Amino acid sequence: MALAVGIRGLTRSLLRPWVRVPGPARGRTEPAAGGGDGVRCFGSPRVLVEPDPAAGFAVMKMRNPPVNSLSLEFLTELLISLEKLESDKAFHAIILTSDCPGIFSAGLDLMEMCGRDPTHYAEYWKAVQELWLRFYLSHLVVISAINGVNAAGGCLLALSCDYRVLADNPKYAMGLNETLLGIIAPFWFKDTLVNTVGHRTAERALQLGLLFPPAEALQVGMVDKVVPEDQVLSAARSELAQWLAIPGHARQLTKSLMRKPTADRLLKERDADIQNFVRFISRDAIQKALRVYLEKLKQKKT
Ligand SMILES: CC/C=C\CC/C=C/CC(=O)SCCNC(=O)CCNC(=O)[C@H](O)C(C)(C)COP(=O)(O)OP(=O)(O)OC[C@H]1O[C@@H](n2cnc3c(N)ncnc32)[C@H](O)[C@@H]1OP(=O)(O)O
Repeated sequence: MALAVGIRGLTRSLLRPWVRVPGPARGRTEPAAGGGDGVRCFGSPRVLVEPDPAAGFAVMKMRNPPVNSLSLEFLTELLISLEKLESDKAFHAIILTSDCPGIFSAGLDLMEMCGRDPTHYAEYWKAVQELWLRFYLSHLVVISAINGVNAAGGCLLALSCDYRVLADNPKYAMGLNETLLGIIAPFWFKDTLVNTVGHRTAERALQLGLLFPPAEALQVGMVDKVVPEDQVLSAARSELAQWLAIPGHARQLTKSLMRKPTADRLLKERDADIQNFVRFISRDAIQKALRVYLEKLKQKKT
């Protein structure tokens, strides 16, 4: 099985960085995230970046409709956007949000984990690992403005940020609900949750596959602030001011001090974790459970 799948190679083959943004933003100048004028949005088909270099941050909008499921292409585009912002000294922070109404992210794309071959599973899992590592350890301040329901891998992405603002809508539950699908959150999903909400809350949440509505998410510390839906972005921006006022090197080193041991656990066992995932997801019983879950999602419409 080819485990040495390079995300950078994948990146190069998938898309040219900074393709023109399709859809409403294409080719026109939009007001920048922080209100500055004349700054051009950039991005890729599934990720729209609204930069405000004068204010030192960019808003990264996920737009992989209908539910921002984290397909291989989408993961790759998120990584490219992050890399681009990280390598530009004008940017110190990102606000991560969704462009899909009512949905932050439905988590990992079930179609990537169903009915595919082991090489694909390995490639996909490596990209999932990469996304977590890069967001979790980013030297930028990353704040998520969670404006919709946020399950499993999507929740992991938000938990990897430095601060979370959630829109106050009872439908916008978030959590690591893997057990409801008959699958298991890997140790680094678990560690990220434990680091955020503590061991006891994580233990209960993971076993029961709990999705927390806003008031409960706030109460257990899964999010830092709950605000009216129309204020999610402005609240994230206001919060950012406090983070950007701290000397950058001191904040970055402190972030690394807090997070590196957790990331190192995966870095040390990365290939074994991929092999474990491939073995697990390839099992007939797991494939069947995923198909049943997908079928249920489709049936709820009829
Ligand atoms: C050893 C380690 C082993 C394994 C670890 C694997 C870890 C996995 C972590 C994950 O992230 S697994 C994914 C978990 N996600 C979910 O459980 C969320 C599932 N989705 C939903 O609950 C709902 O779709 C929603 C609440 C997010 C949105 O509801 P609604 O607005 O009513 O949309 P629909 O349900 O009608 O969905 C529209 C469309 O999208 C498809 N879809 C939904 N979620 C996914 C997904 N995660 N991956 C792929 N596709 C998804 C859904 O089937 C619909 O498709 P149609 O073809 O019927 O339009």
